[in-house]
Parts: sequence; C-alpha cells; structure tokens
Amino acid sequence: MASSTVYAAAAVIIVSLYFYYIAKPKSSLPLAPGPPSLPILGNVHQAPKSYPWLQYHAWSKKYGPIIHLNMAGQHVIVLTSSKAAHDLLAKQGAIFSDRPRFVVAHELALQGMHMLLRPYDERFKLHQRLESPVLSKSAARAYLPFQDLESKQLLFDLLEDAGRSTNCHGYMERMTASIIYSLFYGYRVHSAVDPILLQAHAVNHEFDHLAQVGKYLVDSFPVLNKLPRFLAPWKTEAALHWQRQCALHVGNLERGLASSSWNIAKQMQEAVDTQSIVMPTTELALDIGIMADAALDASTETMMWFVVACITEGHRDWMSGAQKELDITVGRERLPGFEDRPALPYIEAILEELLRWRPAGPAGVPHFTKVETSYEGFRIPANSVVIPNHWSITREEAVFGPDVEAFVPERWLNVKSTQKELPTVGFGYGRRICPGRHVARNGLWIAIARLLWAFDVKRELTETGEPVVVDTKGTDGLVTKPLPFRARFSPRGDWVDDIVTRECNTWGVNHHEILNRIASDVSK
Ligand code: HEM
Repeated sequence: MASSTVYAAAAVIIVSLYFYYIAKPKSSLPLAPGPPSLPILGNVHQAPKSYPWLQYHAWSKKYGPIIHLNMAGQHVIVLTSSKAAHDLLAKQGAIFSDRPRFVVAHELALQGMHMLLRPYDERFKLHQRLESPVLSKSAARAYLPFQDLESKQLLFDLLEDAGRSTNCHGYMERMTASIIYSLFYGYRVHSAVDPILLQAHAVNHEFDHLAQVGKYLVDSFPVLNKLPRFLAPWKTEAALHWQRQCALHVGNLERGLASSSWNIAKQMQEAVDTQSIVMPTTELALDIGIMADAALDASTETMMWFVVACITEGHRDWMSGAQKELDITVGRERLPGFEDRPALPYIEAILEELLRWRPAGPAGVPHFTKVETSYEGFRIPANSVVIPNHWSITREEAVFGPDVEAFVPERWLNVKSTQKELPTVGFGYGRRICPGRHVARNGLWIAIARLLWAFDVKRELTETGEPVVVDTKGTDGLVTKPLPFRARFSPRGDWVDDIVTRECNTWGVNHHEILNRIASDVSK
C-alpha cells in the first residue's frame, strides 16, 4: 500500500507543480506578498498547525490585507481586511462562492451533502432556495416567541445556581439547542445531557476528526481516492461515519415530521413536495440537520464568550452602563423583551462588540475560486483557496479604532453619531454569508439583555479570595470555544428573584401552541 500511495502522491505533486510553476497564467501581474517560500514545498513548512488565525494576523502586519501562500502547489489567499473580503467575496460573489474540496469529510463521509461544504453549483442553489424562506429576516421575526421562552428558562436555570460558582456551558447550550431543535423538529431540549444532543455531539466530534486539515493525504491529492478500498482505509471510516450522520439526521427529520405542531422540517418537506423537487429523504434530512449543527455551536460559544467578556472585561464599566440603560428603559417590575430593542442601543452595541471581540469562527470558512482574476494589482490564480481571516478583520484599527483587544461597545455608538457605519462582522461574506445570522442575532440579543438585567456576572475566587485567571484565547478549531471556567451569577436584587421565579419556569408552557402560531407568521 505504502509504495503505491507514494507513487500516486508523487505523480500528483508533479502535476500540481507543473500547473503552479510552468502552466502559463493569464496575467503577468505579480502574486500578492507573503512569507518567503521554499522550492516545491512553498510555505508548507510555515503553515500554522494550530490557531491559524493568529499566524495569518501576524503575517497581515507584515504583508498587508491580501497575502499569498503556496501550499505545495495549492494557492492560498488570505484576506485580512473588511474591504478586501467585501470587494472579492461579496462584490465578485459569482466567482468567489465555491468551497475547496474536502475529499474524506465531505465527498465520502457526507456523500457531498454538507451544506457548509457544498460546491457552489445548481444543487447548492436549490438548497439555498429551500432554506431562505425559513431563515429570512421575517421568518427570524416569527421565531422571537421561542427565543423569548428559552431565554426566560435560562434565567430560571441560572437563578437556581445563584451566588454559587457555576460552569454555565450546559445552561447556554440547552437554551440554544432547545431553540434550534424546537424550531427545526418541534422538540424541546430539557437539559444539556438530552440523548439527542449527546448523539449530535458524538457525530460532530467524529466529523471534526475526519475534517482535520492534513489528516488524510487524499485530501491534498484527490487522485489517491482511485485506490481500491483495501489500500484506502479512509473509505471505510467515511462509510461508517455516513451511516451515523444518516441515523442522526434522518431520525430527527422523522421526529419532526411526526410532531403534532409546525416546524421547519415539515415546512421544508412540504416545499419539496409541492414544488415536485426530486430529493431523497437523506438529502433533505442532511440539509436540515447540518443547518441545526451549524447553528448550535456558534451560537452557544458566542454566549460563552459573552460571559468571558463579563468576567474579564467587565471592569471597563460597560456592564454597569448597560444595566443603567436597562433600569431606565425597562425598570425593575418586568423583564426586558424584544419590544424594548429600539430603546436599548447600548445592548445592541454590546452584541456587535461581542461578535467583533470574539468571532466564533476566527479563521472564517474558506471560499474557493476556479477563475483567475486580479485585485489591487495582484494576480489571484484560478483554483485558489480564499480565507477571510475574521480575526484580523475584526482587529483593523483603521476601521474599529484603538484598543481592538479591549471590549468597548462605545466604538459602535460613537461611529453611529459620526454617520460612519462599521462593517458587521463574524458571519462571513457574499453568497455564502451565514443564512442563520438573523435568527442568531435575535437569540443573542434577548439572552444578553436579560442576563444583564438580572445578574451581576463575576469571576470565581480562589480559596484566598483572589480572582481566578480565565483564559481568553479559547480552543483551536473552526469554532473557537472558551476553555472551561466557572463564574458567579448574582441576582441584582430581590426583584430579580421575584420576577424570575414567577415568570421564567417555562416547563408548563405548551410549546406546540407557540410553534403553531409561528406557522401562520412564517407563511405571511
Ligand atoms: C453566532 C452565531 C453564528 C455565527 C457566528 C455563524 C457564522 C457563520 C459563518 C462564518 C459561516 C460561513 C460564511 C462564509 O462562508 O463566508 C456560516 C455559514 C452557515 N451558517 Fe452560520 N453562524 C451562526 C449561527 C447560525 C445559525 C443560527 C444558523 C441556522 C439557523 C446557521 C446556519 C449556517 C449555514 C447553513 C451555513 C452554511 C452557508 C453556506 O455555506 O452557504 N448559522 N455561519
């Protein structure tokens, strides 16, 4: 096996290098600047093994907003400014909306049906058309009652731990999972150890391993996939993973279709049926299931970064500023609600600053172009991977002002007063921009407003009364998560206990009625 693999790899390297060095580019413009490269290997030896966004950011200081890397013949373009990302990925969306190939994780293990990784082709556009009515701005508005319900439950859960040191991840995850699984499948999630959630975690964990960059040679040299199964062990791993993905997502789709009330799964199945779209059940199940997966991690971890911001950046007085705004506008006799949103600009600024300070996907999701083009005097070769490095984009001092590492919501308010719009960040670009961003923003807003209204969020103390150090770097990966930490949620007064105890235990609410009311709003 080893020798045939090596021969095949050698053949592919020669072909790649031929195209890289010898095949004639259409333009004579230079490539964008980047770190000096070695013959044949290019920049492979410098490729960051972990936390790639940090290395890209360091390079951006030296090479500017558009960086070229040569990964053994594969062109990689890293964009590190909002302007470059918008100019290319959004304004030239017709050619920059593809994805690089993931042979094992996508083409084999997901049979090409992972919505985030699909190539930009007709089938992708069909799925986008099916998704857009259930994720549009107006659909997101219709889902507000559910986000209202689950954010109340969050307060109730946290109040039970009031004053004690708590790892709040389970509460945050339960809230986001319950919003997503209820809307998608009509299924309310009662705890972070709900069996359906655990099954999803296990499948996603396995998928993350299959998608690890550099794990399989075949991802760099797809021709190796022509090897027979006994020489290609990744094929068996991928086939087993496909069965697990199907069991999870088809099981959830069936649960959704059997549920007594409206849900997104039913609405999308109906769209497929009424438009006579030929689509196997697994394909629809995967579309809905991958959307749910995409929603869960990024939303939960953004909430966790909010708590980290409270305990590591709260000394900058933004929390007390927000609580003052809440006390004036909402008072202490009722919870804040979505109806208060226009009158709470500071909470809005906190949300924007959170998405900037810790973008959940710091290295973005790579795009791909099959077409050669140019930008700012540099050639962008055909078949380039294009990475919008959110970490750098959210740290542009020319755009966001000084102290970009600090959590300063005022930067969003000041800019409003000077009529200069700041670019919203964290959800990607162009035709691949996150379709769930409206749903995500609403859910984050209500949870943040209510948490700040109800609690002072403080750092855990050591036995000697010193504040425990909390890591702010987070994990490596597509979605960065804060490392486990504990915090204290102390009610701001007796009025919090009264209102939360009275109004926020939602387990008696008939959530099917809420979903049926949503049904009529979504179809308006
Ligand atoms: C804070 C929460 C979230 C963040 C930070 C986030 C971020 C992102 C990013 C960066 C992308 C890739 C964009 C690109 O390629 O340029 C993406 C794609 C996607 N997101 Fe989100 N997302 C969030 C929540 C959600 C939610 C709530 C949903 C669904 C309800 C969702 C569904 C999707 C889907 C289906 C894609 C794939 C789009 C495509 O490849 O065309 N996301 N998201």
